[in-house]
Amino acid sequence: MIQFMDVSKTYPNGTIALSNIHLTIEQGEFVAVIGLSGAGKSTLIRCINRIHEISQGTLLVDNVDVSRLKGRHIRKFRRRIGMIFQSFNLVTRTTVLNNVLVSFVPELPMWRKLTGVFTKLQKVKALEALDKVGILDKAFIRVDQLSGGQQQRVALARTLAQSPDIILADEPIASLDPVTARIVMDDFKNINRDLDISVIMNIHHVEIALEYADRIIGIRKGEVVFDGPASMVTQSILQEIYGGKWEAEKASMEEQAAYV
Ligand SMILES: Nc1ncnc2c1ncn2[C@@H]1O[C@H](COP(=O)(O)OP(=O)(O)OP(=O)(O)O)[C@@H](O)[C@H]1O
Repeated sequence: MIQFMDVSKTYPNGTIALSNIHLTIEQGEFVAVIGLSGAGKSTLIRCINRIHEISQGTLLVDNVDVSRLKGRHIRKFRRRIGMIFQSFNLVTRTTVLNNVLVSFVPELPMWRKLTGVFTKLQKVKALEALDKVGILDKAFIRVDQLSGGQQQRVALARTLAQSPDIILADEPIASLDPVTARIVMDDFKNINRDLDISVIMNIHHVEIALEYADRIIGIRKGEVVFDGPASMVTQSILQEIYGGKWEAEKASMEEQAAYV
């Protein structure tokens, strides 16, 4: 369970990115965070695994106060939280399998780190993770020979191999075409449902957010202006989240969808 208790975040330059956030996210939820560019979506997600430090309030993950973690405790804590980025963050000049095996590096003793020797069990786990996202057949192919969608699935497999409780996804489909975006979203949905892994995703595509997520959190200027089931999101709620800019956002999304 993730709990934001009166959490605020002000960046050193004085920008207030989050103001007095109160949220509880139960284990196994699929949450989409939506809002205009600059609303605070990335900041919200990145405070959970402490890429960003909160400035005020308390943030608990399974009753652990995230701000108090130090040293090896923070590294251990981060192992339970997978992170997926828009840009995949893969080593493209090596194989898919090697990229997934990287997730085990923090667990290896020093001699194995230096020699790059992974155990049989780790290799099996990596291959299972690739199977889960439907690209087992690509295991021995170099990453730079894969499409963007396939690369994002490698990133997802790498995260899965670390057996996380939570996956944070920061714009995971932003650089994918609409058809590929749906394939990747299907993977997120399957992982969430079958493995009971919480998914908290920051996403610009409202239509896809409403289709896949169970819960929508709408952020505007650092504040939560909507929090409820995707089925309750109406046009007027979207107006509230996006302000007067909703019509323009909608038009740009429709334009993107027309490329399919
Ligand atoms: N490292 C930083 N230093 C200073 N200000 C920042 C920093 N990162 C983000 N901000 C500011 O904090 C606010 C929230 O940014 P954030 O990236 O969380 O928004 P976002 O909703 O994720 O936007 P986008 O959809 O464009 O990624 C913005 O005003 C942004 O300019």
